[in-house]
Amino acid sequence: MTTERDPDQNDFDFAEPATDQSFENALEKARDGTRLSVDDATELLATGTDADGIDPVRKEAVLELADRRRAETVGDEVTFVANLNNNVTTACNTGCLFCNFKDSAHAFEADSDVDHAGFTKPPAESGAVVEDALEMGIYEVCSVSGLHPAFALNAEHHEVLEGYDDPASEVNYKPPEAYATDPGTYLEQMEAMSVGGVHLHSMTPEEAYHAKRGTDWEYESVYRDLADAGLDSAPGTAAEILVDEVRDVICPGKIRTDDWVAAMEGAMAAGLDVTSTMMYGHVETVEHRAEHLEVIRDLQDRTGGITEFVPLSFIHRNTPLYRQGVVDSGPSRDEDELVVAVARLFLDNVDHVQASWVKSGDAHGLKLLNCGADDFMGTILSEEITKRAGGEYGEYRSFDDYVEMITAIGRTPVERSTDYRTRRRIDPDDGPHGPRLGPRADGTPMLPNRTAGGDGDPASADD
Ligand SMILES: C[S@@+](CC[C@H](N)C(=O)[O-])C[C@H]1O[C@@H](n2cnc3c(N)ncnc32)[C@H](O)[C@@H]1O
Ligand SMILES: Nc1c(NC[C@H](O)[C@H](O)[C@H](O)CO)[nH]c(=O)[nH]c1=O
Ligand SMILES: N[C@@H](Cc1ccc(O)cc1)C(=O)O
Ligand code: SF4
Repeated sequence: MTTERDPDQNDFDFAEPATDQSFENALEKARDGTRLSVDDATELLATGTDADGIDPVRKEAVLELADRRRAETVGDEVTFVANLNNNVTTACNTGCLFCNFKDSAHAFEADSDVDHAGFTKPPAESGAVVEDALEMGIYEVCSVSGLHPAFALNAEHHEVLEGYDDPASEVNYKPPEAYATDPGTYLEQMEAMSVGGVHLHSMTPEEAYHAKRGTDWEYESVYRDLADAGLDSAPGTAAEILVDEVRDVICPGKIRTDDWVAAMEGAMAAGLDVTSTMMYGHVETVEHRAEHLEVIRDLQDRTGGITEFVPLSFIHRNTPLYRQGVVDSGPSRDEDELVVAVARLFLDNVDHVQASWVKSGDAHGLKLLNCGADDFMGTILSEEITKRAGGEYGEYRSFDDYVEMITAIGRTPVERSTDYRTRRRIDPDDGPHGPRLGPRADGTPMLPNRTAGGDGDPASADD
């Protein structure tokens, strides 16, 4: 990873971060537990906008306060979930410049001879993937996908979309017959994946938009239909940076900030929990990060339905943003640490902040647990988004890996449900360890002979 990037600088027409606040005052407010303003968060994220680069002494002061706040709010437990990622399709024409997960949907057409490394799983195949994982003891499936042009919510939605004069250009729609593999409808995918008592975590705001495109349906009613088909909670990705001038650069084809908020409110109005994310470390300034955090905090003030905040460190290597020379790197480790810490201090209404071994690796992921984070993601079994972007930390962590890592930093390993309401403290001495909260989980280790894919020995430091 790199440390040369200066978050105080930018090459775009964005205003240079500057505030009426001082770093010291912002730190004092964080120490008192006074609610922080966007200016305060900007100062803390930049370790002062008065000087270039990150000041190591000031950074340590912010991390220490955040770690203390974490201990006071959620204690010493480090949670994780026994889950599986099932991406349904990589076909997507949205064209986000930070993403190398997607493949152009044209390549998936029945008469195309374009080679591609992507996939589409019909509902039966998605269901089979979940069934297999249930046998291993998992209890959550996290499913996020490309916006396949043949996807529609249900048969009625197909009819509406077919009714347009030029569906491909007007509503990003082509009928399933045009493709080599039919992805089915969103409702069919939900029904297929919601089996055996698993918790289905799916349908990001961008996917919900796709599931209602070309109609005047409300997000709430779409999420209600999805929930009736088996959806339990929604991932708050597609957030990226919730400031439109940044979205105009990195994802001009995506919904705007207002629409993202409307989708999340719709999901919560339909009775679903949601998570929240921020993908940072590309073109945005520290001020944009602070503004993003305010969007999340305001939303949580109104709803209370956000279970966790998931900082997503931008993985740059294979992405258009890097290949086209728009950015030189992703965020530095210092920036990762400050984002976690300031999220903990600023989001006084969101209980849980996640550290990601997928994005940061084991060693730095553990460090982030000492900067304000209290959740360490999940077993996930397979991972495509970060891997395709050039991530190098593998796709799976076992319960034994988790127990070893979390006890190594003196914290308590806890298996949790997706909504954090059910928790099981794990006795480190009572190994080997496996999930017990799943409908078919009896404590048997999930994949006893497998080490973390691509990361070598999971117990060894990776940097
Ligand atoms: C790949 S999309 C899939 C779901 C859906 N297409 C959407 O955009 O919501 C899920 C999320 O992955 C994250 N992501 C994509 N590429 C990434 C990268 N190179 N580094 C870090 N996160 C990335 C983004 O936050 C994005 O919203
Ligand atoms: N699945 C990925 C996650 N996070 C999943 C978490 O386990 C999440 O907390 C859960 O799904 C809901 O509680 N994070 C990543 O960076 N990459 C993933 O693939
Ligand atoms: N972890 C996010 C979802 C997510 C999925 C895939 C990713 O690459 C990143 C994040 C959530 O639980 O809401
Ligand atoms: S982030 Fe999502 S919407 Fe954007 S290109 Fe990737 S898969 Fe498509």
